[in-house]
Amino acid sequence: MDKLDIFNYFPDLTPRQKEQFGALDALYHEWNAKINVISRKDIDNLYLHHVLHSLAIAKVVSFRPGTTILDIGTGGGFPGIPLAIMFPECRFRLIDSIGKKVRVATEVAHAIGLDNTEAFHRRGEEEKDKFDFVVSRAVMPMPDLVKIVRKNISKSQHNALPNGLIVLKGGTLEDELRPYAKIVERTDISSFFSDEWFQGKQVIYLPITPNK
Ligand SMILES: C[S@@+](CC[C@H](N)C(=O)[O-])C[C@H]1O[C@@H](n2cnc3c(N)ncnc32)[C@H](O)[C@@H]1O
Repeated sequence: MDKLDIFNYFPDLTPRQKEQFGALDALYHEWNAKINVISRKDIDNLYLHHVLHSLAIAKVVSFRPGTTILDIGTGGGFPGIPLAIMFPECRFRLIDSIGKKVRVATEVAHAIGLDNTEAFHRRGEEEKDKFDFVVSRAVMPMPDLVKIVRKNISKSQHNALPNGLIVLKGGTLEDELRPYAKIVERTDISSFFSDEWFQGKQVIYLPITPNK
């Protein structure tokens, strides 16, 4: 797959967004050769396994302008960077506990002129600010994530979807989602992206009641 499939799945992209998505290939190849954020075997699947996978969140929620989003454990910028391109009027903070990975996210965001994105070397446990949503991919089991992010969910609501956590996950999730069985919403990514790689992968949304 190449970037053109992304343009087909999201037909309303502006020329600037297309240019930004298009630039990711060379930038991630360049930075991944210096600092490994994507397995070397997988870097040629950048658009399918990393960019489009991140954008599954954009098929589940269309963040209103002004929405603030924290990406915990962003690594080299997933899902934060593709989402920041997709929602230029929202503000994104990308954090990771490994500084050199944050450097890749920072450099890529800078190179494509993403002015709605900041990236910090920081553990989720240390993040003090509040956001409308927290997003994450491949970082930790849901109960651990919920414990860490409850302090970061803002009370004020800007979207039809109540503030909360939106996570990309695959595999058997019954055990880790059992505590939230009554409120969790699970969407099969294969219901909107046809590639076989998305079979069994889901977008998990959990509304979170903020700390008092
Ligand atoms: C498997 S990588 C996934 C990176 C990225 N989300 C992606 O999907 O490509 C997991 C990342 O989570 C980060 N991480 C793990 N625990 C963390 C924590 N408590 N706070 C911030 N980052 C954390 C790790 O440093 C690592 O970069």
